[in-house]
Amino acid sequence: MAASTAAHSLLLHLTAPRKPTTGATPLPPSTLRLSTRHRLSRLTTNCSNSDFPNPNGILVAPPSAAAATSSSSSSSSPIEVDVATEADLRENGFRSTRRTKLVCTVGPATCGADELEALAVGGMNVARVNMCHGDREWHRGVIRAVRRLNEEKGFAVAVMMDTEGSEIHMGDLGGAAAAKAEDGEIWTFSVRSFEAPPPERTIHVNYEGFAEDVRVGDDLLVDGGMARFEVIEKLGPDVKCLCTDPGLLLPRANLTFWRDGSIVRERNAMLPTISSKDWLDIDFGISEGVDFIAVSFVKSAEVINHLKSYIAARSRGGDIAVIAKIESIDSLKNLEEIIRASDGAMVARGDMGAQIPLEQVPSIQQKIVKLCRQLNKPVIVASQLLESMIEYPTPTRAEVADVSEAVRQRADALMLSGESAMGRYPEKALSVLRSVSLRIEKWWREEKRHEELELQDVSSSFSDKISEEICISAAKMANKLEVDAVFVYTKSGHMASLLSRCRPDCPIFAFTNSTSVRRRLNLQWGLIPFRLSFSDDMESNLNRTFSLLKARGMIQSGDLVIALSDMLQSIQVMNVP
Ligand SMILES: Nc1ncnc2c1ncn2[C@@H]1O[C@H](COP(=O)(O)OP(=O)(O)OP(=O)(O)O)[C@@H](O)[C@H]1O
Ligand SMILES: CC(=O)C(=O)O
Repeated sequence: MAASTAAHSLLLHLTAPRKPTTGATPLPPSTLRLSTRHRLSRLTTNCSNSDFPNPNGILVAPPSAAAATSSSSSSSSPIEVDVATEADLRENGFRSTRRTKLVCTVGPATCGADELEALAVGGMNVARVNMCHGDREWHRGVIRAVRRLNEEKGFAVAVMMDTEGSEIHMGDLGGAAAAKAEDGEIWTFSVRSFEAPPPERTIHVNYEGFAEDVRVGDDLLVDGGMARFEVIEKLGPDVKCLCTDPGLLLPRANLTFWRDGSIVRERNAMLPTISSKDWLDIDFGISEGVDFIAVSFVKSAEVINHLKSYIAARSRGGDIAVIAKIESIDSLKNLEEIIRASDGAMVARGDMGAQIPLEQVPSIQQKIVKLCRQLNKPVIVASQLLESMIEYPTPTRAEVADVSEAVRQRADALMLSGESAMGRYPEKALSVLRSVSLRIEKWWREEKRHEELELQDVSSSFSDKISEEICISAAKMANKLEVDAVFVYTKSGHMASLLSRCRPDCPIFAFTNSTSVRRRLNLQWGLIPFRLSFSDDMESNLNRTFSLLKARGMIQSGDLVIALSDMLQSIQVMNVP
């Protein structure tokens, strides 16, 4: 076997390091409660007062300078870290930075440059655009605005494009933001297209077979039960329905119909997962260079494999990650093969809750989060985390408990949907996710709740297996020695991802020389991704990164760190000189 070759040698340097002198910084409630606007001004003030020495004769840009730089100057900077992350490191001390990543859906409430910047400052790691809503020009504007923010202001926000998928949904409501259905009203659901706004109480349905498939007596659920109707009459393309549970109808809301207590999936179950419109959107996403494509209503691994080959053939290098949205009965049946085939998964609780009984959603969420971690795939918990904040400035206690549970399960990321897309308090909702994540993560560490999760082997090649074992050992060592951070030097991002999977107590500083790998790592638990041109000489990488981070006040002499590299497959424990 190849175990004896130089490429597979495992270096272990234990150099009698000193015990760490810095502990976790407590988080005063006032810090946790800072509004994003407040943080924005604090950040600017902090940055402009910072003094950044020049350790190597190279300009080390402070965040304020990064904020003012142009795209060309930022790409020539010797080290790039997200300015919001850097502010977080300074504010909380690096042991207490946030580990759970935050995804925000961008919609009419947040598509402006100022609003996007406020979200980035507030901790948005990934901006999601949902191709179900808006047109491509609108999405192009958002994607480019995020890129500009990264280039000009020093953020590393990744972009996720979410496909519409082929499931049944309502039309656009003729431009209205919402419509209210009251108890006892008769509404018409029609497969006819309407040029002008449809007649009053008439809703267009996107699925041609709808009028044929439903039967009188069926229940029609909007958005998994936000409103409910009973089918009372069929008139050609029109289906007359009686509202039995009043509620708000939002544009393009999902529709399911139920008969004798079960969801009806007749011909619509045969629709392709990726529709012809989705393929055009995917081409658009590739040409705009999005970082992730989330695929709606995945039924099998086949579609993921097909999409990955398609992307690889068209995106030169294929560095767009494919996220499988787990939201249908079929995706649950084929869960493991779908997750194995994907680069990550989303627990899409909105549509999932319309397809299976609601009481099953929490246990399924836990199962998916655990499986993703076993298989080393980042997982996002999505939908209705802070639904009440679409309208109100504070969350319900139950919502805070739900967010806490997802953080406690150690999901990689939490996602805002309507809260950030069209809610009244997007920044406040993001700050709630941020403060709850920080608090629960800290509680976890204080309680020393090292979980006993036995990680199964995930690697197929011997070389990957070595990386996997190094990461498992490094994480165990990090917890036992209570080190301040793990440094990982990774070209492809794979070793950083394997380390994130182990969920060590300390933060993980991940250095990569690729801008797109760095953005992708921004979705993964605990990783603080940096872009840095580095060499195969570990000693020189270590010295450079120590100097650069010390110069930025992110680490200090005496900090105890473990350093890993996927170039040499090495592991070292040392004090920062
Ligand atoms: N680009 C957009 N333009 C207009 N409204 C949007 C946009 N993106 C999101 N929204 C609004 O925010 C709500 C929540 O967003 P979200 O992306 O979760 O949509 P959704 O309709 O629930 O679809 P999905 O099931 O794919 O999540 C939407 O129902 C819509 O009202
Ligand atoms: C996010 C999404 O698509 C859902 O929860 O259904």
